[in-house]
Amino acid sequence: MALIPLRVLLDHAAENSYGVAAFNVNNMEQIQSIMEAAQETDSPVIVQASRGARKYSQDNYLRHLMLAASELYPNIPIVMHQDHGNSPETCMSAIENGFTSVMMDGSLEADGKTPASYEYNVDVTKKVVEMAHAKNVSVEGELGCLGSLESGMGEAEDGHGAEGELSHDQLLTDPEEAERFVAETGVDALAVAIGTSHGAYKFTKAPTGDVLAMDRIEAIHKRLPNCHLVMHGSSSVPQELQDIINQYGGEIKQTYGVPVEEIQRGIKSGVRKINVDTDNRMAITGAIRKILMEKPSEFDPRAYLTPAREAMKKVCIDRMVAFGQAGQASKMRAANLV
Ligand SMILES: O=C(CO)COP(=O)(O)O
Ligand SMILES: O=C[C@H](O)COP(=O)(O)O
Ligand SMILES: [Zn+2]
Ligand SMILES: [Zn+2]
Repeated sequence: MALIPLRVLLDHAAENSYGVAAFNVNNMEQIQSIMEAAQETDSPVIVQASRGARKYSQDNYLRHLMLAASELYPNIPIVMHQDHGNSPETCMSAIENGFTSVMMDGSLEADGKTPASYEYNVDVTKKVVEMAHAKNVSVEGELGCLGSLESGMGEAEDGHGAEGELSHDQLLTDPEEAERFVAETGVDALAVAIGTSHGAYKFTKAPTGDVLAMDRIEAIHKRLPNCHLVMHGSSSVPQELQDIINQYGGEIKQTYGVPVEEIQRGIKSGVRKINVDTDNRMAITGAIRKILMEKPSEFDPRAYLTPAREAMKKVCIDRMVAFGQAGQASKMRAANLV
């Protein structure tokens, strides 16, 4: 099946009240994990690549890997999405490389670090919507900066994200502004800031409503009942994945992620796309550490990449079931959407 635009998938998700995980990829094994999980659970999927991922994997490899995925799994609707595009140029080059959806993250300036003005954000996002829609490609925008309501800091941890201290106003998307932003830009989906951040270190204890503002999602959904909302930084950072890494020589400090039940609450209030990268990274790392510690004489990459692929696949299946996308691929086909 040819890749489909994000909008088609999220419209179906809204009509049928489910959410869709958007998993980040950098290589063949990660794409294989997602596709096997999709096949086993009959799930439509969103595969996304950051700018760093595109640089690491190279656009030509990535394009052909996605083509292979669509050939191998003709029954699975697949969206190929640019994660955190920093400029219209980045989004355009993604479109030229076969992506069916792009994120123009105009909440930050093109350096990916400096919080941008509302006007700048509208300007670049609108530009991307115009050129993307002309090519049947969907657009995700972002309003508000990801970062911690616990520390008040932006999240430059993994090279993308606001640097330094941010005000509460910057860390929480304003519902009234969100309504204006969607009307002015015409985005297909909107990423909102509610206290989540990328990476493993999101919360120092199990999050409560003051640091993970799910009520903000509900307030935004009230104003924008027909807009597809996106949650970034939504790995759950399960204890067992922290433990396995540490058991086999890793050093992950105790940390807490976004509980799956909170995401399920969000899905009831318009959240349709849920970004998950860290959990898969941790699953892969734990599996590789285990093999290399247990079998120090091993040096065939397949010996550790096969269990790594399995470990990521398990995370993907868990999220696909929890978010409700499992079982929806055949329904999309039955509805002639793909
Ligand atoms: O938001 C993400 C990618 O855009 C990923 O978030 P995590 O780091 O929580 O997996
Ligand atoms: O934006 C965050 C995603 O987890 C991708 O991370 P990355 O930029 O290190 O590829
Ligand atoms: Zn962002
Ligand atoms: Zn993100």
